[in-house]
Order: sequence, then structure tokens, then C-alpha cells
Amino acid sequence: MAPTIPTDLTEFVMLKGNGVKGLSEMGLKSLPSQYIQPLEERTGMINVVPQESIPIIDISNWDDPKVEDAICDAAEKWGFFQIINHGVPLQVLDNVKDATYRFYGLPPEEKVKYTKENSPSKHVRYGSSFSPDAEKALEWKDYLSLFYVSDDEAATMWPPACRDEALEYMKRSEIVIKQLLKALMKRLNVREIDDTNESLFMGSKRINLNYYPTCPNYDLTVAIGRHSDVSTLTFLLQDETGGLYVRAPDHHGWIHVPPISGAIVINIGDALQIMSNGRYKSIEHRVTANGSTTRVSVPIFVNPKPSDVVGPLLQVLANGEKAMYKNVLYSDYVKHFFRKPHDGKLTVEYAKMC
Ligand SMILES: COc1cc(/C=C/C(=O)SCCNC(=O)CCNC(=O)[C@H](O)C(C)(C)COP(=O)(O)OP(=O)(O)OC[C@H]2O[C@@H](n3cnc4c(N)ncnc43)[C@H](O)[C@@H]2OP(=O)(O)O)ccc1O
Ligand SMILES: O=C(O)CCC(=O)C(=O)O
Ligand SMILES: [Fe+2]
Repeated sequence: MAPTIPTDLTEFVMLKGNGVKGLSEMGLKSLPSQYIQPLEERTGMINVVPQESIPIIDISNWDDPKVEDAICDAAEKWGFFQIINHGVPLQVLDNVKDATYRFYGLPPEEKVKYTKENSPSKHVRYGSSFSPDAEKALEWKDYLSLFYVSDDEAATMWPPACRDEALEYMKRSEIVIKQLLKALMKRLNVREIDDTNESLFMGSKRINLNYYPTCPNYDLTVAIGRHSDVSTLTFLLQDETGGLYVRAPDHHGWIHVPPISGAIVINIGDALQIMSNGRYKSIEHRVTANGSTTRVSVPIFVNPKPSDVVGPLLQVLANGEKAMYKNVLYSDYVKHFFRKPHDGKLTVEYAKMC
């Protein structure tokens, strides 16, 4: 007999902790109606530009000025690039992907302990879809979101199934993140990242473990809808499945980000677009659902501190350039993002000069 869709879908997916993983594993033959996206948003409707590709930058030699130039050029034109030979050991990347599978492999009764309603800390949250209370159509994705405060807090609050591997991945990425930010800041006439400005560029970090299970009628839904990240920059590990698409610079169509073994995808977030007064681009991206394979990805969102005020940098405006954005409290900006469904590039309007 064909499996039936649970009558109370929210209860099954969100409140009981089954996630879309639980739906997928029931072997449903058709997609529950709550996941059917408007026509133009569906995986099956995506207009791919096959001849285009985001830059792939070998960062093994930081002494070569061409490396810094390539990073800044990519941030200005594409807002997205991949880095190779970055020095984060492959084993660390493999371990965090394995840990992601380990967390999602836990029984729902274990995972449900980390939902918004039950989690022992507001810095740890297991959820499904992006903003289910506000979305008209749900997204085919489960996530575990971990906001880093301290090693001690992580040791007591983060799920043991993935805690050590997530922390190790964050720690080993730190040097590369700082190098990237240093290069990006240099072009904005910010000479050093030091105690006076480090908080603004990389004062807080959040790691998400994303899980996208096989989806029935995958062409009718999305894994993640069109959005830009609200970070300074995002340091993203994807597996070998593919499915991440970024908006083409001319805004016509979407460019696939091909999985490259050992590579990390870097994207500029809204906070850096605002600080650079629009010079660096926070580009819209989306993830398609997949009918035959489970996909995982692990972004580290590098952010200002919630209490920082974000606006165009004085160094950027020093030449008389007109400010395109106002100063906003970063936590207000992030709350605005989380309280609405994904809506492409609209979040940054919140900070636009009237
Ligand atoms: C999940 O799917 C996603 C996620 C993303 C993420 C892209 C990014 O760029 S994440 C980087 C965001 N930056 C930071 O987290 C650093 C700064 N942090 C803060 O300012 C605060 O920690 C805070 C996030 C604003 C939370 O502050 P707090 O005072 O604790 O406010 P709350 O009232 O608890 O939360 C506000 C509002 O947001 C919702 N929310 C909070 N955390 C998350 C989370 N991890 N995931 C989803 N939603 C979250 C919370 O429910 C509140 O909404 P209500 O409606 O319940 O009031 C990209 C794409 C994806 O698909
Ligand atoms: O899964 C991916 O490749 C991208 C995920 C993403 O865009 C996000 O978590 O903000
Ligand atoms: Fe994203």
C-alpha cells in the first residue's frame, strides 16, 4: 500500500522532529501540497546559463598580489567564488560532512530536543524549511543552526553527535577567513583587521548543518528559495551532489556552482555589501531539490556582532561617495531577515537610504 501523508504535517515535521527527512523516508510517491511552490520558483522552472561559471581561485600563494586581486574582482562582479588549496585539511571537511549525517541519523526523539520550542539554548536550533510560520510554500530542507559563543557553551549545549567536528571545521577555517577579509578590506582602504574593527567584520559566527533529502516530485518545490545571506561573508562546504545556483551578473538566468572536491564556496553577504556601499555584491542564490540523492552542505556565516552598527565604512565614503545605505543595528537586520520568507534580494532594502 502507498504510504499516506501525515494528516498534521506541521506536527510530524516540525513538532515531532521528523523533519523532511522523515517525510522522505516514508517513501511518499507525491509531494505534500504544502511544499508546492509558485510556478516561477520551482526547481523545474530554473533557467540555467550553462556557459557561465563563477571564478575558481587558487589561494595557495598569498604573496602573489594576483590572488588578492582575483578575490576582490570576484567579490565585485560575481559575489561568489570557489577557493582551492586553502589549507583546511580534507579530513576536517569530510569529518564535518560525516557529522552532519550522524546528527540527522539520530532518532526524531533526540533531534526534537533542539527545536526552537525545546532547545536548551537559543544558540542551538534544529528546524525544517526556513521560516515555516511565514512561508506560503515550505522548503524541502532540514537544518541545525549553531551560533558560536564559546567553547564552553558549545561543549555543554551543542549536540554531541556533531559538536567536535563542527568546532574543528570552524577553528581550521579561521585563518583563511581572516586572509580573505584582509584582502577584501585592503581594496576598501581599510589597512588592517585589528582590535578596533575585527568585531564588525567577523565578530560572530554561525554554522548551519543543512540536510536536503531525496524529494518526490522534486521539480515542483525548492530546497532553499532565492535569498542573499545576511553575513559579512559565507564559507560554504558542499558535497558532490550539486544544486546550488547563483544569479547571473546580468540578472538573466542562474549559474550552477559545480562541486569541486576539497573546494570551499565563498559568497559575500549583505553586511559586506552595505559596508562597501555596494562595491562588493551579495548575490541571490537558491538550492534545487533532488529526486534521487540526499545532499548536505555546511555554511559558516561570518558576521558582525549582533550589537554592532552596520553602515557604509568611513574609508569608503572618504572620497565623497554618497552613502547608499543607512546605519542599522545588525541584530535588527538579522531579525528582519529571519521573520519573513525568502524573498530574493529584498532584505537589503531594509538598510537602503530612503
Ligand atoms: C535557516 O535557514 C537559512 C538560514 C540562512 C542564514 C543566512 C545567514 O546569513 S545567517 C547569519 C545570521 N547572522 C547571525 O546569526 C549573527 C547575528 N545574530 C543575531 O543578531 C541574533 O543572534 C539573532 C539571530 C537576531 C537572534 O537574536 P535574538 O535576540 O535571540 O532574537 P530571537 O527573537 O530569538 O530571533 C529573532 C527571529 O529570528 C528567528 N531565528 C533566530 N535564529 C534563527 C535561526 N538560526 N534560523 C532561523 N530563524 C531564526 C527567530 O525565530 C525569531 O523569529 P520569531 O518570528 O520567532 O520572532 C540562509 C538560508 C536559509 O534557508
Ligand atoms: O546548500 C547550499 O549549497 C547553500 C546553502 C545556503 O545558501 C544557506 O544556507 O544560506
Ligand atoms: Fe545562502
